[in-house]
Formats: sequence, C-alpha cells, structure tokens
Amino acid sequence: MARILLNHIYKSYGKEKDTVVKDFHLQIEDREFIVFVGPSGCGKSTTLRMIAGLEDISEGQIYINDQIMNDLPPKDRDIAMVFQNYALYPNMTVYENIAFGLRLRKMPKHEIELQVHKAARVLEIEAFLDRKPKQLSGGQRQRVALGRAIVRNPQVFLMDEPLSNLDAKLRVQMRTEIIRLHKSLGVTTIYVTHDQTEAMTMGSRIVVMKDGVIQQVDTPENIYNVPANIFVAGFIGSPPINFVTGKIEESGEHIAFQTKRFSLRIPQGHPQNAKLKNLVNREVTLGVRPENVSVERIVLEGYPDASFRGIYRLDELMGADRFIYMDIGTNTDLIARVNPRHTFNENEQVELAMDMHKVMFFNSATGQRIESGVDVC
Ligand SMILES: Nc1ncnc2c1ncn2[C@@H]1O[C@H](COP(=O)(O)OP(=O)(O)OP(=O)(O)O)[C@@H](O)[C@H]1O
Repeated sequence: MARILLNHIYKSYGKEKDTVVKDFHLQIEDREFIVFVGPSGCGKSTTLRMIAGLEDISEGQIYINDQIMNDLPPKDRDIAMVFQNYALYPNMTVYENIAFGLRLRKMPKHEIELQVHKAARVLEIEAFLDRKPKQLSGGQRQRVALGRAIVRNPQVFLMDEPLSNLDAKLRVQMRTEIIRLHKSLGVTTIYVTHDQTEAMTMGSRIVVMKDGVIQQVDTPENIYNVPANIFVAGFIGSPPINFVTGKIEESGEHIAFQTKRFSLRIPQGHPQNAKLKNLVNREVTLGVRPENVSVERIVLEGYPDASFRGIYRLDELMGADRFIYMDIGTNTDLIARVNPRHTFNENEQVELAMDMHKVMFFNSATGQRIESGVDVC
C-alpha cells in the first residue's frame, strides 16, 4: 500500500543552477500505474531518481504514505527500481541475481528459494535459473531484472525505460507482461518512457512532460481527445495530429476560421462558435486528428463551407489503417485516415471535410487549448 505525493519538486544542477525539473506536483494513488512520458532530456529520469533517493531534491518534498522521504537513503525507501540496461551482476547466475537482495536482508535460505522460484514461475524464467546473464536474450535479462524487483516485495516499483533495449515484437510482449504483473501484484508503479505508444497502452494516468515542466496529467483517453496544449496534442498520436494556423473572423451570423486556402464557417449555436467568438482577429491553430478528416465530400448539415481541396501526395499503410498525405497549400501536409479500398492517383484533387465536433483550437501564441472562449491552463 503506497500513496506518493510529489510536492512542488524542483531539481537544479551545477554552478549555473540549471533547473531541469520545475514545480513538479503530483499525487499518486495506491496501486496506480503512472507513466511519465516526454522527449529526451525533459526530466523524467531525474524525477524518478529523486523518488528513488538516487538524486537530491533541490526544493519540495516527497512523501510516501505521509512519511517524508527527502533525507531517507534509497535502501530505506522500500522501493525497487528496474533500469533500461538491466543492471544484472554478470558473474552471478540468474538465481543468485534474483536472490541477491534477499540475502542482504538475511532472509532464511529456504524462504529465499521459495521467493526466487515463485518470481521465476510468474516470469517464466525457471528454466534459466542456472545461467549467467550473458547466456540470455535481452527479453530474458529484463525478466530477471523484474524478478529481482518483485522478490523484494516493495511498496513502490520505479521503472526507467525498461523495454527500450528490446526489439519491437518483444517490447509489445513485455509491455503486456508488465501490465499483467501490475494487475496481479497491485504495487504502485511509476514507469518512465519516451515512447507515446507505451505510455498510452500502459498508464492508468499519464504525466506528459516538456523542459522539466508537467504539461498535463490525465487518462490516456483525455490526453488524446482533450490535450491541454499544442505540445501534448502533437506529442501523442500516430500519425500525428494535423495543425493548421488561421485567423478568426466574424461574418454576419458566422464565425470563420480563415486560412489562405480555405474558410471554415461555424454558425451561431455550434459549440465551437462559442469557443472562438472572443478571439476575433486573433491567430489560432486548428488541430484535427487524421481519423476526423474525411476525403469524401460531405456537406455536413449547417456547414456548407466545412470542406476544402487538397492534392493527393502519398499513401501509408499502418496495420489495417491507411493514411493519405495531402498538400493543402500550408507548409505541412494534411493527413487523413481513409478506407483501405479507396485508391487515389498521383496529384489527384480531393475534397476534404473535417468533423467540426472533433476539431480542436489552440491559442497560437500561448499554445493552450481554447475551451469555452478561454485558454485551458
Ligand atoms: N548529473 C547531471 N548534471 C547536470 N545535468 C544533468 C545531470 N543529469 C541530468 N542532467 C540534465 O537534466 C536534464 C533532464 O535529464 P533526464 O535524464 O531527467 O531526462 P529524461 O527526460 O529522462 O531524458 P531521456 O529520455 O533522454 O532519458 C537533461 O537536460 C540532462 O542533461
């Protein structure tokens, strides 16, 4: 049972006091599986290492179950950490590697044997207990590292990119195993990755970070459907969300999103109209996911101008989905998910329409999503 509170944490390095984690504030509930995700260098590992006690905290407090951790050495925090490079002892067998922490704790020999076999059975590595790490594949080594963490029966698991040395297929397999393990053990887990798919499939909540600052903490669904800002919207989703910049104009009963190439007229009464009417004459960024762009001309009721033209450029097949890239005269292509049977000719002109209910708008200057006429902060 472990609730964790990260109370306005800061981390600065060096003489220049470069602040690499800024005002990180998060309450993690017991049994949660939280994922920290963000680009390289955004401060994910540093935050994790502060929780583990491997890094000092410059400002703020870390609590586990209301007990302050700041000055407690790592070994007294009852936390097990799994690293990307497995960190196994090369001269020890798999059995000895898993048993190592228990021996240090002076656990009786027969109890150690019981625990090691139990973990090995869960992780399906019983057949390898006598081998040395170098006689194992990457996936098997990572299972040993997980085994070593499990036997300690900690109150918290911290995992720092544990799957990034594995090939794509094994990564997917181990992803499922870690989720299964979490479900059966129910230990509060913090998992660091820069891989958005890993974050979206594993986390019950996701913390998106950029430049040491939390951008959003939310469920995978909300991160995808209601991103707080342009960064989150662009970081999550594959292929990525389409962004188009334009200006909000008022024309009679309508509000229009006006670009050089097309105009989207949004009538009064539509929820998007209410969001945008305070932004007349301002630049905004429209975001639309590929699955919400249609390439058949659909004249949506009440939105005669919600469609525009593009020129077909190329195709991309991703599993059962097919995406096409179209030139719409902006600096970037617009991507749409299409019916896999629909074929296009090179340079064919296509009619596009957006699902206006699914379109998002962002303040181009601040990057924040616009909700009910105000920016989301
Ligand atoms: N010991 C250190 N001294 C100075 N700067 C450091 C130190 N450790 C990390 N940093 C800096 O802190 C920032 C955050 O690093 P951190 O390793 O936490 O990022 P990350 O998000 O985990 O990145 P990655 O995905 O590449 O592992 C980086 O700019 C890094 O260069």
